[in-house]
Amino acid sequence: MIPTGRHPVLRLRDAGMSFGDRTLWRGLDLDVLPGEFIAVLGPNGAGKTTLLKAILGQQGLSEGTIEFLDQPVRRGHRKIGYVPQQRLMESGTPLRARDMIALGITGHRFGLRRETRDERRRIDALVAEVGAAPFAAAPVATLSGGEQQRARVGQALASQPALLLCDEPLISLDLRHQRGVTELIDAQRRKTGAAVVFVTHDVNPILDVVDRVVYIAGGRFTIGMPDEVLRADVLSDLYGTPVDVVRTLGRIVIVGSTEGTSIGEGEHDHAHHHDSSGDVDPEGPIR
Ligand SMILES: Nc1ncnc2c1ncn2[C@@H]1O[C@H](COP(=O)(O)OP(=O)(O)OP(=O)(O)O)[C@@H](O)[C@H]1O
Repeated sequence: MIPTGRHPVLRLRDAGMSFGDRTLWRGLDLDVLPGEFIAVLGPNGAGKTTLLKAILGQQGLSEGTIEFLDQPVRRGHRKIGYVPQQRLMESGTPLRARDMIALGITGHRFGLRRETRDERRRIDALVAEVGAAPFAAAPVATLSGGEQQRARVGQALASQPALLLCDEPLISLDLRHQRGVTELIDAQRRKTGAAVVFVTHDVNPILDVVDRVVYIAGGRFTIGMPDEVLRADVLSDLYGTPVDVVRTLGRIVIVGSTEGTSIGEGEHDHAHHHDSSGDVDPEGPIR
């Protein structure tokens, strides 16, 4: 459910992003409310990550404005948490799961001095919160992808963010860990009121928790509730080519056709287009 009558955490007005003569998106108006869960969907290269970078103040807009807590966005805002893509840590990395979470609280001071008692208490609470207690003392390189992602979520939550930006945090996780990490993020936004902007190429793992979808494709976008956006007519219009939205076994699969030929599984050329369920990738057919 979309919360109403509350002041937006994030406000985009007429926001546009172009590189040379290529427009990723423009005319983007979006108010993200406290506690709201927004999914950003779209094919490879649509501009999803670039949207997060713009919100993080790392990439200037070509036009328009972005405000976070009523101020123009800037780099390094403590009240924006960021959960990156799952990537396995190199073996030999001495960092323990608890250290990784602690970095969110002690920041650059890590390793230079002992934690204060208050910091230790807050870190322990976070470790428990994200379910990392059983592996808190283990080097992160020895943990599973799902365990590492829990630690990354813990780090991102350390500053009690008003906005949590997630960039494909479920990639390469199996279904159980996808669910675990999704439930963790969902529980946090309900408890703390943090808004979530979640970039993903596959909406299925988060379908139950999403309030609204921003679907970007071919320099255009559409925004609405999942049932309003994830429809054949809406996406065909957005892509400018016939697209079908197939609901099967509780999943949504988006299939397009190129030059009249249906493209299905096995056509994917992008590493993160292989989801662990083995289903046809929602975005794979559409380039
Ligand atoms: N600073 C930049 N200068 C020029 N082009 C850029 C810059 N940043 C991003 N792009 C281009 O913008 C496009 C969108 O990139 P982005 O990473 O936002 O896509 P995405 O939707 O996240 O894709 P994927 O699903 O593949 O991760 C890409 O073609 C990329 O090369």
